[in-house]
Amino acid sequence: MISIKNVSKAFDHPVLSDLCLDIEDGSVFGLVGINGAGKSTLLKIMAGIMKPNCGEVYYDNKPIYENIEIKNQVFLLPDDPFYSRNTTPTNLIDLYKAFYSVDEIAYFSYLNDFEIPIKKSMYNFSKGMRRQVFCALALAIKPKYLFLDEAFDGLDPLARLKLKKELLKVQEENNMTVVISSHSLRELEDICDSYGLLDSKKISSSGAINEHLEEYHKYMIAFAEEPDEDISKMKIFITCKQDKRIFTVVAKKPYEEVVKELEHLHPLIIDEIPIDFEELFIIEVESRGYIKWNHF
Ligand SMILES: Nc1ncnc2c1ncn2[C@@H]1O[C@H](COP(=O)(O)OP(=O)(O)OP(=O)(O)O)[C@@H](O)[C@H]1O
Repeated sequence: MISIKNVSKAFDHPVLSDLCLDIEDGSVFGLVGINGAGKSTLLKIMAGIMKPNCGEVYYDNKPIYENIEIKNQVFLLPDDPFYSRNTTPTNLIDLYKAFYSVDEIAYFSYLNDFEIPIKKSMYNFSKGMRRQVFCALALAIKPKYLFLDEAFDGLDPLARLKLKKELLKVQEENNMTVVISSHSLRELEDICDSYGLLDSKKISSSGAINEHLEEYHKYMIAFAEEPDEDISKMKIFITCKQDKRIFTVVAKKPYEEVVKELEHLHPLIIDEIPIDFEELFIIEVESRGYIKWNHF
């Protein structure tokens, strides 16, 4: 298990403060948070390449910082991985082979699937092509702990689909622990079993994605005529969007309670409709006062 204990980090301002989090072995964990929340900083501290000002990250009770044995089992793919004018996909793995055992057959097979020219300088590749190469490398390394910082962002839908499928396959075969930060929450919902929301320098909410989704319910309510009462002011609803006689609301209450609450207004229809992780993220972030928009 990865245990982050009371980690704080400040640059010219505090970014992480007394942050605690446990990540179970073999889980696929989605790290979410608004821009500048500190996700990349936390991933670097977790990977043992950045020292926190206070606190420590433990892998099965052993601290990672300056612990070569554990660091060899961890691979962090940053959002801007290093490459030079001379880097080609072929000599890139020579560099990584010095630190990790790389499955070369898998690596070149991924590159072949993506039709990547393996002997050309990556300097002239598109951003997406470079991303494909680095994702292929991460999968071919098959580390025990894999951290992906916005790894799939910037890839075309086909490449994303292929890499997500491969990631889940490699993860399952090797019981890897994967931590992914991404702004594509629909993607995280597809592949992650658990999540942590980084907010106000701490993990403010975490747990199983399915359980979190089950807590919230989204309803579409239609009236014959626009009701006199202001539905958006009803305490039961966390969010409310109105389009003439139709309201889309989110509540933490089950269907029966919502029906009872609205009974006196005689709605024509109350339908429960699916809610996704991205909507929940917006609700949580909005409830903390960062953004305000009519998102449903
Ligand atoms: N090396 C550094 N020196 C100074 N400030 C830094 C450094 N690295 C990060 N920061 C600051 O720390 C804060 C968190 O940055 P970080 O990149 O960790 O956030 P993030 O959640 O990954 O953001 P994004 O989603 O936009 O990529 C930002 O205010 C950033 O400017």
